[in-house]
Amino acid sequence: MNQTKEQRVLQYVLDNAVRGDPQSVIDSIDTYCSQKEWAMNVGDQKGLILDNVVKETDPNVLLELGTYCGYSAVRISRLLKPGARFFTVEFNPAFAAIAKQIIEFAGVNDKVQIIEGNTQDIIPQLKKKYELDTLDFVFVDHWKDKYTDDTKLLEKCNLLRKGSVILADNVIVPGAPDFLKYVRSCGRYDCTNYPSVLEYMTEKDALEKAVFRG
Ligand SMILES: O=C(NC/C=C/[C@H]1O[C@@H](n2cnc3c(NCCO)ncnc32)[C@H](O)[C@@H]1O)c1cc(-c2ccc(F)cc2)cc(O)c1O
Ligand SMILES: [Mg+2]
Repeated sequence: MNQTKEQRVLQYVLDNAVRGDPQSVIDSIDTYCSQKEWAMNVGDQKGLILDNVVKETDPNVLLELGTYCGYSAVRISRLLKPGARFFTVEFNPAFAAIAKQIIEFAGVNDKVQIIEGNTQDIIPQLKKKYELDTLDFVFVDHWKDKYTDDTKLLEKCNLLRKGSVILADNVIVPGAPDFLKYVRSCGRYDCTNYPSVLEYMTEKDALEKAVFRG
């Protein structure tokens, strides 16, 4: 049975990274995806911006929309303090299975919980089923045309409080124009754009930070 690209990424991590060392897992994925096969991980340049925003936010409760292989889940959870709770949502079972193995290999599985399902079903369950109040940090990196719907759903479910940080990948490539328009013009967010480059390439991309005003 032919392997998928995501299975090859996992295999490369298992063969080249150091078990329990999140940085070596991140470096292995970046090496594989820059030298062998491109994949849609946030990558090492935008990853440094992600690191800095997580550090400045110092979050206790986090959510990620779109786990994929778990690269950003490992990247984020390696920075979290003991007791922090990080939920990442993925509806493709094959990707969720890969991410689970990468997260476990990195040794961060005690910090992050993969929730298999559609963000539109999971977000309304977070308060009751996952016993959380509000979110300190949300990383948005799933289908680009769903960023706005899910941001509005987070608001509707009272999961945002004054100061909650939403950080969105790919606001230039592939682009999330309606999301940018919404957060920049609805009056409920303070927005900051972080120019960078598309993962493993040279074309321009950017992250957008939208801080909820409450
Ligand atoms: O398309 C990109 N990302 C999508 C990620 C999707 C992941 O998230 C999962 N997912 C999606 N919607 C939902 C959902 N709910 C939403 C539906 O209700 N609920 C749960 N999980 C969901 C998928 O199963 C995947 O695991 C991208 C492209 C380029 C790119 C740039 C340049 C190019 F030339 C080509 C590609 C660069 C990037 O950094 C990118 O992130
Ligand atoms: Mg992305």
